[in-house]
Amino acid sequence: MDTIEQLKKERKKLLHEVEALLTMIATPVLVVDREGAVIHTNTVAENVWRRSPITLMNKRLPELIEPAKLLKLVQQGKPVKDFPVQIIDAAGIHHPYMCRIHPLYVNKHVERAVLQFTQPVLQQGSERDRKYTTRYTFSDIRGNSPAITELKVQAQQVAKSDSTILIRGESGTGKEVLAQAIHAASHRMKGPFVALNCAAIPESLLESELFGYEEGAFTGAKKGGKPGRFELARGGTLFLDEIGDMPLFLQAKLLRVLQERRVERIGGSESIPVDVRVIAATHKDLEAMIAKQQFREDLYFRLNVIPLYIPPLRERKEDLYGLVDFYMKKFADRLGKETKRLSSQVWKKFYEYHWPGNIRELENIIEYIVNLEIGDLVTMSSLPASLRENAENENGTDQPLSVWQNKTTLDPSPLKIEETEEYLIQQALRRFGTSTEGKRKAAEALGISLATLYRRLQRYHREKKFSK
Ligand SMILES: Nc1ncnc2c1ncn2[C@@H]1O[C@H](COP(=O)(O)OP(=O)(O)OP(=O)(O)O)[C@@H](O)[C@H]1O
Repeated sequence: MDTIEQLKKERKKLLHEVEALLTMIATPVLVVDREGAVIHTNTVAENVWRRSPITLMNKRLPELIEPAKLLKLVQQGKPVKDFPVQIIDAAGIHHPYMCRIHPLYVNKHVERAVLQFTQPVLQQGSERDRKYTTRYTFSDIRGNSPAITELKVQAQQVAKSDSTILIRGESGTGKEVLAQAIHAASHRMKGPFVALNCAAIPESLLESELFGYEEGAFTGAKKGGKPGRFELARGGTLFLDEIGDMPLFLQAKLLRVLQERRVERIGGSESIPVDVRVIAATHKDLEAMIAKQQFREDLYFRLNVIPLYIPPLRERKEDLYGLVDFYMKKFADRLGKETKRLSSQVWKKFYEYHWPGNIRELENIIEYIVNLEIGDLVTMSSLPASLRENAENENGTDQPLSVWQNKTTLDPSPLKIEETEEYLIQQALRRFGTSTEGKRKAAEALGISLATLYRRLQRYHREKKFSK
């Protein structure tokens, strides 16, 4: 009895060890019996097949992988290296992989096999993949404001699916950055991220850019034809920027491709299956365009399966401090210069300004400042004229800041860190309220603990700056 218990314990320990080892392997792994039934999997395999471990373990090889010959190879018990297969995920999408079979023998009989899958080398290093890679992940999306935090959580969730996404937001808010981050967090991360700006390409060329063409399709068509962006994005993500600028006749064609998941090159007769996730983006008011019959309503519904909205910078000024700090360090580093401090007046302008160009504008201004400023203090005179003029003409779309309002003269000394903190805390409390729950949310949005928020409030209270 004791020995049986002991054996059971040993077996359990061994199982845990096997599971731990499998999770540490960065490629999909399946352990199968000689009938091809799955016995163990690892997390990467679950992600690639997009199935839970239980579902995977209820399947046999022919349901999960093509060609069926793989099972024969397992049963023959020959070690195999680099056998090309297609992994079939839960949605029926095929992913090319190379399979390595490591047979396991008991008394000279094949009992089981460990199958390891790697991405085909050709695809990994192909020109297409090098050209169409992403630069951004979710960690590159700066900002702790509630709006951005919520957006990131939402986007991370939808990254896992293949549904079409429509990103809305003003120019420069980071629509492409978000689209790239979604791709990089999706199961398509190893596939290409192909972007097409519908506003930047002349109407006459847009169709062939999107769908490609066959040789001789029109005068000037390249020999051998050319694949369109849909084809180039196969196995990956197609980012259609400025979708609101797509002409109506192409909207109809795009709708068809999205419905049928197949494209036909211009001048071609073959219909090519395209396994592509589409993310579209626009700063335009598509609903108003639909009302004016400038945008097809059916395409709108097809695209707007998952709507994501990036608020403009002026609506999340809590993010300004972190963004300035980030870009200051980035450009100082890149240009081999020291980071600069902003005077209180400059901070005031930054918080009051309505940032029509959003983060792109802020990024450009900081680059300008780091380039031109000689001293380490940035004063009003160091700002680009456009910002100074704009700021002077502003009626102020935001509430005036009491911290600065209370001052009769603005002192050009650098804004003290306490003042900036105080401003951010005020803003956050204005937004969430001063109840305990409000304070908790404010602390979370500011990225500080509740205890720190209380300590700061006590300090401001002592200084009679907060009216409570
Ligand atoms: N949250 C963010 N954190 C850091 N940088 C950001 C963020 N959002 C945007 N950026 C930066 O702002 C710039 C503009 O971003 P992006 O091109 O994605 O904007 P967009 O909304 O697609 O603009 P457009 O509509 O004009 O194409 C980029 O240089 C990007 O690095």
